[in-house]
Amino acid sequence: MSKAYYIGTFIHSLTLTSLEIVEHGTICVSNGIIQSIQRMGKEYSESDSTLPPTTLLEKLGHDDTTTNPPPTIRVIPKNYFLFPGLIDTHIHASQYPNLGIFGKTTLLEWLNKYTFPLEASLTDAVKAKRVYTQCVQRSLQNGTTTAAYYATQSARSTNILADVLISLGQRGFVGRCAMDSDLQPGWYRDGSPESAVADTAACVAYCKEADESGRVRGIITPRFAPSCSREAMSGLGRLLAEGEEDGLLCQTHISENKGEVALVRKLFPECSSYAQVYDVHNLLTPRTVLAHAIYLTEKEIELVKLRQCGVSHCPTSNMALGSGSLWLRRLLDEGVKVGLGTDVSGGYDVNVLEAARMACLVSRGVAEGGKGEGSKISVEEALWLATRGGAQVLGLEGKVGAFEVGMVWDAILVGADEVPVALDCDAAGMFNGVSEKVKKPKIGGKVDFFGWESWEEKVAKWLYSGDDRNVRAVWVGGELVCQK
Ligand SMILES: Nc1nc2[nH]cnc2c(=O)[nH]1
Ligand SMILES: [Zn+2]
Repeated sequence: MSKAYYIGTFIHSLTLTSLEIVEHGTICVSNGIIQSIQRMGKEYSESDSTLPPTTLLEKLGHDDTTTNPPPTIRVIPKNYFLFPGLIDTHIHASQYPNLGIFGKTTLLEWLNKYTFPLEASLTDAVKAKRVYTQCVQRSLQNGTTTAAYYATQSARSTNILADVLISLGQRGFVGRCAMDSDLQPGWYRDGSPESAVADTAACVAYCKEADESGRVRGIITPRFAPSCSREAMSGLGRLLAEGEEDGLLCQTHISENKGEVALVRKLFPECSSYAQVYDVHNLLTPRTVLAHAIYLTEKEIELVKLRQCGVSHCPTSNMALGSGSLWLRRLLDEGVKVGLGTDVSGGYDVNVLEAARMACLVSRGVAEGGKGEGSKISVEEALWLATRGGAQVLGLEGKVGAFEVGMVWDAILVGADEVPVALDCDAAGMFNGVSEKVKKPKIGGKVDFFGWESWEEKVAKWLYSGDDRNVRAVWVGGELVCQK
């Protein structure tokens, strides 16, 4: 039995529009599960962290000195805070080497020119392992504790991604891209609808066997309607129904780009909408994650709501590929579950925080474009989407995304260093012979705290200019998986 105490400031979302900020808290984690939360700890000083663990615990009012082995204690320094791990509801690990490489292309050209060739090349197992390892490490370093991944069409390459996730300790869903349509290039497609379904089932089974803990799970992944035959989608719909008891999820893309929507209309004339194409194949369920959803009609939103699907909002990608601007407020007002996705490499950044700030910025464009002031997304809302919202979309509500007793310890330590008080210097701007110009911050990052900010202001500064350098530690299921 392992026990850990985290003593200091913690922050998480209470509701869509509010954060709870606890300055002097203590969270006790036992075997990876939050056992107790104390919100009014006695104040401590940083020097207390040098006290023997049992003495410190007693000083803070805990008499828990009997555990064997003794509990670990982590005192959170000034200007640092604990935050729930970020949740990426949509990312293509196989596209990671193409970050930033998209030119001026839009979706359909981008897929054929940059994306399919790279993904197809990952049948090379050595290359696949290198790409996936780098992607998952970067994702963890940026504070993502749970991610829903697309791998490639190859089952072998998909299983390598599962192995990488298991070995690096990130919680995640691993999807093999099912894509048997004649529209796919001959060198990158499933051989038949039957093999598309069988290979998907094999990948889901692989994860179940490789990771009994359920931290890494397979996910049914019809790439998008233009990539799939009707037979393949029906077969995947059957797999999804069979996996209901296991909580098996499904992910796909929908209504990302106007050309794509027109193509779907042409390919599936029997359906009245893009959403209906998935619905007739039983792919719209409460366990389905729909990425983008920019051009859904009122009727389609009704259907998505009725089926209780989640939406992955991917604003970084939507801007990079010129796909368009989602009217996020409408989905939130309708009560649709929404989380954030980086959509690497349509999106150019593996950091969910970039998607969160993009969600804020895009919402301002949407507001100015005619949808009104109320469409703007706040810092609190963006952080809710990055944590609790993502958890809802991935069926992990009540398990991750916040700090509550009984939830799993998926957390990050966020911090920035305070700008030092200016010291006297000579007329040439020299202090102790060292020019101010060459002085470097202690650890780095571009978030500067001056010491007068409120916690709300510190959080806003982190959201808008934080990056991986501000993520100083990452835990998944109570296990420390990244430390800087
Ligand atoms: N953004 C994005 N959209 C898609 N639609 C089908 N495949 C993809 C993909 O890989 N990325
Ligand atoms: Zn995508």
